[in-house]
Amino acid sequence: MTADTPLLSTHALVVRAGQRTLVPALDWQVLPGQRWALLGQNGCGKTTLLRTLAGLSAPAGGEVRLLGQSLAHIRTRELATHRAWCPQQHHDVFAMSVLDVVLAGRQPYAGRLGWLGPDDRAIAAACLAQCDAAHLADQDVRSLSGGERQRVALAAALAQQTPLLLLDEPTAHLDVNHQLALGRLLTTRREQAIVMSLHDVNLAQRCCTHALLCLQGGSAGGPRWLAGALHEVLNPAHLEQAYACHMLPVTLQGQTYFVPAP
Ligand SMILES: Nc1ncnc2c1ncn2[C@@H]1O[C@H](COP(=O)(O)OP(=O)(O)OP(=O)(O)O)[C@@H](O)[C@H]1O
Repeated sequence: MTADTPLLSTHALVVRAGQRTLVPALDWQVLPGQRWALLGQNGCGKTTLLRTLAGLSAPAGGEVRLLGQSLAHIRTRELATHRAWCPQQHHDVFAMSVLDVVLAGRQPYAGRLGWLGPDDRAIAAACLAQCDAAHLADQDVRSLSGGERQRVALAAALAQQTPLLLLDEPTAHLDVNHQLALGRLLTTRREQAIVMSLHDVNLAQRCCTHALLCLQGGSAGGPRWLAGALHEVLNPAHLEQAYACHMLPVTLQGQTYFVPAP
């Protein structure tokens, strides 16, 4: 690996679901410090692509590399020190305190007997505080509201302290104040790269540096993924091609936002 090796890269990556090709052949790179918004209409394949990038689903073709190494050759424990994965849904079956859920994010660093130390507890507590969830530490995770559970899941992903964060709709269930707080928190994590699926184009405008947008009507009528700096990708023409919806740019205090045309 050299200094300019991307943190994450895809090479002619093909992703399929059943008979459908969601990602035809994606060549793409993510560098440290970049924050990518994964955008596109419902069912276009954002979650499936993220799961493939996380190593949870095998590609139908091509390759994903993490720190220059093929995902297929990275062991699970090592993978957990390279990338954190925060899914869209959380299924809590057993009684567990919120703090223990976040401490699970420290397991890749546990000693041979699986024990975690005071440093791990301090990191978990700090991540809970960053996600405005410190007051929930002793609560049974099964009793949390949707937004509280989402913030705890984000804290667990942050506690993993990986160079890459993969977040599937991290603002789902969050009220507007917590959405903005999350956006601000993610922009402070300059040493990490972040790839997150979002439905809110304007949140992407606020907190991302780059976008990967799924356009409809590519070659042979299939999808085409457009990658680049945010200002290159997010414009009314591309958004219409992605969402079949006309969006108007509006500038407020020097920042451009997109609103659906009346
Ligand atoms: N095993 C499967 N067989 C057939 N189709 C599948 C299978 N798994 C997923 N799909 C389809 O693949 C598509 C992509 O799903 P995915 O969850 O990745 O979309 P998404 O872009 O994240 O959507 P949303 O914005 O609604 O969360 C969907 O149309 C889904 O129905």
